[in-house]
Amino acid sequence: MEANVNVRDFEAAAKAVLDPVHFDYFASGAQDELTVRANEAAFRRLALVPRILRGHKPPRLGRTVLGSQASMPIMIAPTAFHRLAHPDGERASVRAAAEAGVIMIAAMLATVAIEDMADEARKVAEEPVLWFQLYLQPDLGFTEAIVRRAEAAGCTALVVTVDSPALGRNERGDRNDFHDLPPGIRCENLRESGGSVRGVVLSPEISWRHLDWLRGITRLPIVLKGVLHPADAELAQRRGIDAIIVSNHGGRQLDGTPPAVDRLRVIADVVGGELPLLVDGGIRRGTDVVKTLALGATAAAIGRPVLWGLAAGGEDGVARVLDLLRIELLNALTLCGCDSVESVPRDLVIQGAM
Ligand SMILES: Cc1cc2nc3c(=O)[nH]c(=O)nc-3n(C[C@H](O)[C@H](O)[C@H](O)COP(=O)(O)O)c2cc1C
Ligand SMILES: CC(C)CC(=O)C(=O)O
Repeated sequence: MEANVNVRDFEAAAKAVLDPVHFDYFASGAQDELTVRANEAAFRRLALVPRILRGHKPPRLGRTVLGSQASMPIMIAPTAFHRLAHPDGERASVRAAAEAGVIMIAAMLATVAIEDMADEARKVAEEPVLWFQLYLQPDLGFTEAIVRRAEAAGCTALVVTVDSPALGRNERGDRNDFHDLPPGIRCENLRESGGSVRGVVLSPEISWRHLDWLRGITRLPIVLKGVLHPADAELAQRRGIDAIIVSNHGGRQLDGTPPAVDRLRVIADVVGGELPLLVDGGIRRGTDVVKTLALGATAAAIGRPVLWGLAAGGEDGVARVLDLLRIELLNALTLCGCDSVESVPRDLVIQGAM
């Protein structure tokens, strides 16, 4: 594990150990994967302009996100099927997150039940922070039951994925004929309905009305994941949504959507300061995180890097990925002349290709 000195090394290590079909599932995006590549490329078009001689102590990385205390402004984005990466699956990732004081968003399509994830997290931390990601199902009875499970397990926010009125067209998956989970692995949050991923409905009929309904049945903060248009961010704010995640689902839904970090800037101009903004997509470096903070994010989330760490080394692999990003973030903030994650100025970032 120590031989991997950055997130990219973990990608290579994951590729070396994973079944190529499963590696493809994690790595791939929709159609031509334009957006997958654009997410990362966008960070290369943002340059950091550090300040000098600021005479401060080492930067403080802690951040409060929706009332939850996090050790750093890096969160774990919800990703499905961790047991495809490692036999311990989400048990390993949630332990690494809890140990590191990192907020983890558990996927509805997890291969370990949310109750078991919460138990696992509490073995290593007193107050682990676990949020729950939801695909709103047209069957509201089913949706309510799963919300109750998340609440009972101690999740402190609901993350509703809103960029999925249909499943994106994944051609690597089609070529590999990867459409269901192997025997012995199932979606443990869906076990009442058989645990098959085919039971999940991604419906274009889901609308703001469903969000109003959700608001009415739970007191948990509601986060919308997958917002790219500033008008939707404004609607979310008016509807009493508690935070949004600016995201194009890691390029896995609509190919041709713009890089998430570019939309962060646009959305921050409209609702920044009023609605907490999170972002995910293409974050691979501590410097990437600093760029998102400068552009108005409260925190940034990582998807694939966690899966790479998990594949390469289970809990230790995820722990190392989080640790590397923490070290990089600390180093980047110090070099930028910032004394905390709260004090990253907007003018730290300029447009500039490299
Ligand atoms: C393998 C994989 C599975 C994912 N599963 C989900 C999911 O079940 N629900 C969801 O809202 N987002 C899901 N996502 C999207 C992530 O939450 C996140 O938006 C994306 O991975 C961020 O980009 P990054 O991988 O470049 O960090 C998934 C992403 C990947 C790579
Ligand atoms: C099975 C999918 C709906 C899970 C997902 O969101 C993804 O793979 O991006």
